[in-house]
Amino acid sequence: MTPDLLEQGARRLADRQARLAAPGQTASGGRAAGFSRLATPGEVDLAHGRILYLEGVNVSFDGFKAINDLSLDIAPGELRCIIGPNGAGKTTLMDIITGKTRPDSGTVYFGSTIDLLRHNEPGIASLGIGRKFQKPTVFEELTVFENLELALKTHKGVASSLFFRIDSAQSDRLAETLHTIHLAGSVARRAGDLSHGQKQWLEIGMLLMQDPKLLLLDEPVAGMTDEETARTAELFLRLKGRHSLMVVEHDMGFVRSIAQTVTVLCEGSVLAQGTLDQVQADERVIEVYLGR
Ligand SMILES: Nc1ncnc2c1ncn2[C@@H]1O[C@H](COP(=O)(O)OP(=O)(O)OP(=O)(O)O)[C@@H](O)[C@H]1O
Repeated sequence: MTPDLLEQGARRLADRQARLAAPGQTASGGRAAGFSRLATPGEVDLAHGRILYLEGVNVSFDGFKAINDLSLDIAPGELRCIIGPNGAGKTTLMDIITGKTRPDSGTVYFGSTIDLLRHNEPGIASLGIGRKFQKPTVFEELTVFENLELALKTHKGVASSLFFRIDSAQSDRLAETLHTIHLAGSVARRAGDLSHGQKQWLEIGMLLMQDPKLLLLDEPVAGMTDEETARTAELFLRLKGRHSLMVVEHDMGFVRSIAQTVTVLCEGSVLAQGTLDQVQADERVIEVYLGR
């Protein structure tokens, strides 16, 4: 795609945003359109108000219980923070959701109808669950634009990528994503020349090109400057609502700036849940953090 097309995409996006700015209008056709909508095969069924649902999940490694009767659910559009001491099971929880680790027992559902334990890792990714690991893994030799374009192609599959051409809806999404991840002014920059924070945003952008319903983010602000951390908080707050986010983070300042509900994991189970102030005042939470 050429910069011309990108500009056209940006213009279409601005037009669309102006149209949606009218009171009562939303991209889905307004509130009334939500009624009498039929479930479509392949869509996540959110009728029960949960995009992710785990119940009674157990995982042992050589007899050691890393996840212990864990139950947890996340609402559509929610931004959930997961905190907990080292070894609490936070990464293992993400590994279970993405199909990297199989639990010994328990239930893991995406929406009301998709049993994630029946799907493998690539299958789960294609259902709309994107994961960002701690270390950025962008293609350093490619430009910001090429990285995002590649993410679109990869999403389409190897065979179709041979004949891949970006259509206007995709160019709109690319322009919108560049704006969302604060990299609209760096389209032609080599990804390897970006700062650590910008690389993290680019990788989040690559996930967004695949239009995930649920995003899992593992320590997204580790190694970022204070300014990058603040801009990442802004980015996540913009993403919530349209996407559901599960953020594992040790940086409590960052958690405070984005959190609605915070879940505290300890020894593979939920120890406490509530606002950050509520969990920080919880004696059991204080004990596990200060007891180390
Ligand atoms: N593949 C594995 N084999 C053996 N033990 C494992 C394996 N993966 C995780 N564990 C153990 O399970 C427990 C939970 O680990 P996990 O990485 O999920 O914790 P965490 O909360 O993400 O910790 P951290 O904050 O340090 O990243 C730890 O005691 C860890 O050593």
